[in-house]
Amino acid sequence: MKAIIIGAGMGGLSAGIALRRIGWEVRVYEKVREIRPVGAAISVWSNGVKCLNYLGLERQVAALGGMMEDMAYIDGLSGETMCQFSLDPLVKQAGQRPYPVARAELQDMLMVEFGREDVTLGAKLVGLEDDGTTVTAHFEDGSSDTADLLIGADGAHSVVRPYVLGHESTRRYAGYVNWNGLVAIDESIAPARQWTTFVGEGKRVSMMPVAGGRFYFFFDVPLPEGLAADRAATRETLRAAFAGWADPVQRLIDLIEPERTNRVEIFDIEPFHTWTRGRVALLGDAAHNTTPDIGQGGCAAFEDSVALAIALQTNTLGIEDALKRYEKKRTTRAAGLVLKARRRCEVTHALDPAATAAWYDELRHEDGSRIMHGILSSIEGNVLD
Ligand SMILES: Cc1cc2nc3c(=O)[nH]c(=O)nc-3n(C[C@H](O)[C@H](O)[C@H](O)COP(=O)(O)OP(=O)(O)OC[C@H]3O[C@@H](n4cnc5c(N)ncnc54)[C@H](O)[C@@H]3O)c2cc1C
Ligand SMILES: NC(=O)C1=CN([C@@H]2O[C@H](COP(=O)(O)OP(=O)(O)OC[C@H]3O[C@@H](n4cnc5c(N)ncnc54)[C@H](O)[C@@H]3O)[C@@H](O)[C@H]2O)C=CC1
Ligand SMILES: O=c1[nH]c(=O)c2[nH]c(=O)[nH]c2[nH]1
Repeated sequence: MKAIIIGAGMGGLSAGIALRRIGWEVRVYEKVREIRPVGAAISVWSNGVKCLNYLGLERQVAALGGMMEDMAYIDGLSGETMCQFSLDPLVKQAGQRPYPVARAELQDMLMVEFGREDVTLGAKLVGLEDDGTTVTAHFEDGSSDTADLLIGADGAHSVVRPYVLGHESTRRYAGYVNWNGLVAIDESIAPARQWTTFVGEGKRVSMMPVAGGRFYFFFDVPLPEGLAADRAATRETLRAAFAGWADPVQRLIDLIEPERTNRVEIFDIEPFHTWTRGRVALLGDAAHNTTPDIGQGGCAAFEDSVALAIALQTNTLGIEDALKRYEKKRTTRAAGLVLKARRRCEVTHALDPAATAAWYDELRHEDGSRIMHGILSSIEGNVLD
């Protein structure tokens, strides 16, 4: 059996690895000529790590992962600690440590495991047809390829999605801008083994450790969509947004490298439950585009890959049938994560200022159990529980 996968992001490559492991021939097509991940790092929560372990990457992901032992919220303006606690109970309950990892390193790990020689770069999908027995992908340069199955892992702006759904989807602006990057750990800003988040005014400054003595940092600021952005002025923009905030936040702004700091407007897509059509299936952000507010978008892509391989391996009534079973297994779970992230986004970013003030108050009375329960409620229900 042969599969064509469109997109060499974390969804497409993990799906490629998963299908290879069940004996499929796989070819990945990627539109860009050089892969440069958007964003500096991601947190791979326990459910995502379990999927990578299942794909044979246990040692590799552990080597890339930061040691995130504790978690703390700090009042961004006063610098006062609102809550601080060990994440050990979460690790014990989940059965696996979570790993914040640098994106370029995660991408490279997946590419090496899948095999660069089986990825065609500079191949943009422009059309496809399914004749009921095979599916053919057509690329912008006039080339084509035919297989038993095609997976659209082509991200938030998927071209496979309208084929599967029968209509275009609208991306919904979530109301905030996220700046992110990597800096060397500086313990005068935050402890090396802690996920530290400064909150106030509906804004957020957060740092998580990744391997190599670095923090993944992100700044969230509620802003209108479509503002002009000047990368060279990133530091000044952040200084203005966080004027009056505590010293560690100012020191972090001093440390960032504007040329290597990403600025991302955050969107999601209303969940939908049709992920397959005939021999074509969606996977990753093409199927469920979420805000990053619970750190689950990439983890859900890994879950999709494992679920898809299990469906294809264990069902013998044909590909269409196996894809429908994959769809049934995944859409409700993924929709729950998208909507949970949206709810957290609204509270974190002060869409309703009273709800955000109540959350800040809750954080001041938190012993960690409620937050860990909240994080675990996203981890649990995954394909490998
Ligand atoms: C600020 C931010 C922070 C995040 N933090 C986290 C986190 O902490 N934890 C987490 O789990 N997730 C996180 N996410 C989500 C995560 O980044 C995504 O869910 C993940 O990258 C999706 O992977 P994907 O492979 O589905 O899509 P993508 O990574 O977008 O890959 C799609 C690929 O398809 C290619 N492509 C597109 N169209 C075509 C075409 N026509 N032909 C050929 N190729 C094509 C693209 O070039 C791209 O390489 C975050 C997202 C953002 C924006
Ligand atoms: N959980 C659900 O499926 C639904 C919840 N609600 C309502 O939403 C409210 C909150 O729901 P809960 O699930 O109990 O709490 P929650 O999970 O949304 O939040 C509890 C605490 O955990 C923190 N938290 C949650 N996920 C996190 C993450 N990934 N990273 C960092 N911190 C995280 C939050 O900041 C908060 O302090 C409740 O009033 C509930 O009734 C409504 C519909 C469904
Ligand atoms: O940009 C992010 N925002 C979050 O709220 C979050 N949570 C998480 O685990 N990772 C990330 N990344």
